[in-house]
Amino acid sequence: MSKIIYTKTDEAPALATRSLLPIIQAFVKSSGIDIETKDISLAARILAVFPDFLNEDQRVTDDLEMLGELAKKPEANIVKLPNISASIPQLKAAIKELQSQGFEIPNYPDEAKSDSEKDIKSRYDKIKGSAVNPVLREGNSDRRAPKAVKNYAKKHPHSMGAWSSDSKTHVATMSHGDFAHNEKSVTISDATNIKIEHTSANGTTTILKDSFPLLKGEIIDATVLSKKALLSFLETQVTDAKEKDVLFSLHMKGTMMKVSDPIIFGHAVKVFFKDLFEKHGKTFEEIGVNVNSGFGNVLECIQQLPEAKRKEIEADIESVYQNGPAVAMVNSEKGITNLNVPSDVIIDASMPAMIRTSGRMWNAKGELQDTKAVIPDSSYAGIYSATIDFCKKHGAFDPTTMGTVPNVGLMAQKAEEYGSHDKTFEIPSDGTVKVIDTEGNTLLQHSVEEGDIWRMCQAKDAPIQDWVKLAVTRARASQTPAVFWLDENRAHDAELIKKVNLYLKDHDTSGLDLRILSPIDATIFTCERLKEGKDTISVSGNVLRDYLTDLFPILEVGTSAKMLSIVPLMNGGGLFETGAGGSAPKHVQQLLEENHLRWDSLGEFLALAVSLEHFGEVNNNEKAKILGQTLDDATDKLLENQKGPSRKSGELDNRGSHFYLAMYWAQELANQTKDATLKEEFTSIAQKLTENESTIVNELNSIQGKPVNIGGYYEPNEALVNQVMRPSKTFNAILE
Ligand SMILES: NC(=O)C1=CN([C@@H]2O[C@H](COP(=O)(O)OP(=O)(O)OC[C@H]3O[C@@H](n4cnc5c(N)ncnc54)[C@H](OP(=O)(O)O)[C@@H]3O)[C@@H](O)[C@H]2O)C=CC1
Ligand SMILES: O=C(O)CCC(=O)C(=O)O
Ligand SMILES: [Mg+2]
Repeated sequence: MSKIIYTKTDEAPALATRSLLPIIQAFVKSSGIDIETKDISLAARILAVFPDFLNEDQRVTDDLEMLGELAKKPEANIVKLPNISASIPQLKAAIKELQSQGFEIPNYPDEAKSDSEKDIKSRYDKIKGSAVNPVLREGNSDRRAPKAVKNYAKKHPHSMGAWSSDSKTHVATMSHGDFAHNEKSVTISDATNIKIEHTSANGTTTILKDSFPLLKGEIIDATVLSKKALLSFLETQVTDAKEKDVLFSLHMKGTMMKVSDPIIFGHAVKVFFKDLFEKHGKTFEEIGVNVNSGFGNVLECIQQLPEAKRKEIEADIESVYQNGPAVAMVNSEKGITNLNVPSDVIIDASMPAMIRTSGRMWNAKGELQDTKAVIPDSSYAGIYSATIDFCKKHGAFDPTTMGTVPNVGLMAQKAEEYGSHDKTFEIPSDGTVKVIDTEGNTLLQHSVEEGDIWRMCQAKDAPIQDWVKLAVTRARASQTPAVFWLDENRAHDAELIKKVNLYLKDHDTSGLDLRILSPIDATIFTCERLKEGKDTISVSGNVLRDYLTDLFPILEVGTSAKMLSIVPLMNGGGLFETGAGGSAPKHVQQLLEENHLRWDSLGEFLALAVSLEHFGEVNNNEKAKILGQTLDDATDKLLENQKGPSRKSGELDNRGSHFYLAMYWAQELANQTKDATLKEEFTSIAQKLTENESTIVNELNSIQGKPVNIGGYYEPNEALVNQVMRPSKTFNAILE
């Protein structure tokens, strides 16, 4: 029987699920819709790969693997909430917590020496970083702000920092030696197998990756980031930040680019703290410092040193802060800087948040200050500099009048950079790296030096065809101009442009405004229209999909969590992601301290409505369609009446907004006339909810303001967390 899968994830979205899911289940129960949960939380993903370390009763199924298989089948209908893409510090914290709960899983071996350590490390490395989305995304991405959300933002605009032309904020990016400048690309004419080889200067050849298949029509590209060029770029930027008196901030995607970006992050930490590493490098090596996990790792490791030595190092750290440029802070109260953990500042969310705040970030004093945003690779940095230049020239965007920028993103089957992890290598010695096919032809080749980062990406033909089709479909359905963000001067994009031009011919494009512009030109074109209140679809590759679906939503509607985010799976199923926003760790902290959850579940409401409609279409279930439509109407009403969660304890929070959703949903079901049984069922429920509104809201708000215990962060105690998330007796009784 077909069903809807609702994912159990982590942090704020998972807390919200404990409150929302019982409501959903109660509402769909009578309509023959089965909703099943699958646990893809970081904790569950860890437990799933270590059955051999667990007691029989502690073992869990590998739900992610199961969902990955399901995503390839036509019956897939998955509501996917944001999950943690774990950096190493997060992974270690989760391991520690699980161990404390009696799960005897192994520690993460930083350096694996024995075979068994290597096995453990490789199991953990599959879990780290962005490990869920690439498995489930067997389709391209369709993200947009629903009309009701745009209208709400126009009526109730979020705060938007002013921009002035004398802002010192700017983007710093490499002008040579980076991935962008060294890229080479070819389209594969016939299916083949390839291997990746490194040959050192003295002639020794090492296989970096053994033979693997390529399909006909696949675009492959390879490139290398020069370590020397990177270090010299970073040094210049540290000096320049000091001279210009702006904050030094680094914006990477350490989670999705889980192999390359932590290495780059590590170099940035070492360059920023150059004097410290020159003086104490040897000690750091001895105590096992690994800066790819961030400067936080240094702070943690020095705790094991004798006090005198530790104090000496701490004084030297202080002197770097005194003599170097100011660094952007993640939490100035706690002294957590931008360089502490690679997962604290993630470029897709961090750059738009900065642009929304007048181009400023927090300094150590807790004040906002102009910033140098360091984005080493120049492939996509230009879209942020173009947006910043636009704001300097024209002032900040106005949410009450601005247009919207939906995105159609090439994403399926691990397309482009986000699928490159198994083909990314930190080069062991000077030499060459070659991509060689079965006939021995060298398809791509680079000269490399020790420490360079070399990587190869793939984009398969079928997903590209599907992406072009989706772009045309969206442009037609919304009668909106669509721009392919592709740069003819970039090797990979040049190959992609050929395919776009070819596959556009498969569709009726008459009357549509379709263009191909370089990312910088596309930014300018889109921003100009946006300012005038006009809409423009961005059709982009995978990385720009990620960047643009935070950039424009954050400017337009305050957060990407309010986006409708659909992944039409290539084999006919549907993956309905909830927004583009992540799991917001600070929301959990507020719940624990003040029993207030400010997570806005709007993304979940929107995703569930399309999931229900899809279910209705596929299974000929009229009730499901009605449930979907009425849920959308209820969401509109919720926005209209401003029943979203507030940020302040004591006021309506996530749980309260769920109550209102339930009340409006029941009212809409009671008012509709298409299905008499649903009407009858929900008339009495709507009445009970409406009558008890003030009692329930009071029960939900009066408990706030005190700390709560949920028995764990990554693996909270089910009973405790359910109690916390469902505190209204009256509401629970009606749902029963
Ligand atoms: N699809 C997925 O699974 C994704 C997962 N992630 C993961 O999430 C974690 C945190 O990522 P980060 O880059 O900090 O980005 P987040 O999107 O989690 O947070 C950015 C800010 O956006 C606001 N926000 C996001 N969602 C909501 C919501 N539903 N309701 C209210 N406010 C919201 C919050 O700001 P404020 O409270 O100030 O209003 C939040 O602090 C990482 O582990 C990351 O890898 C990130 C993106 C997508
Ligand atoms: O998978 C992740 O880590 C983040 C995904 C993301 O940011 C996105 O898809 O917008
Ligand atoms: Mg993103």
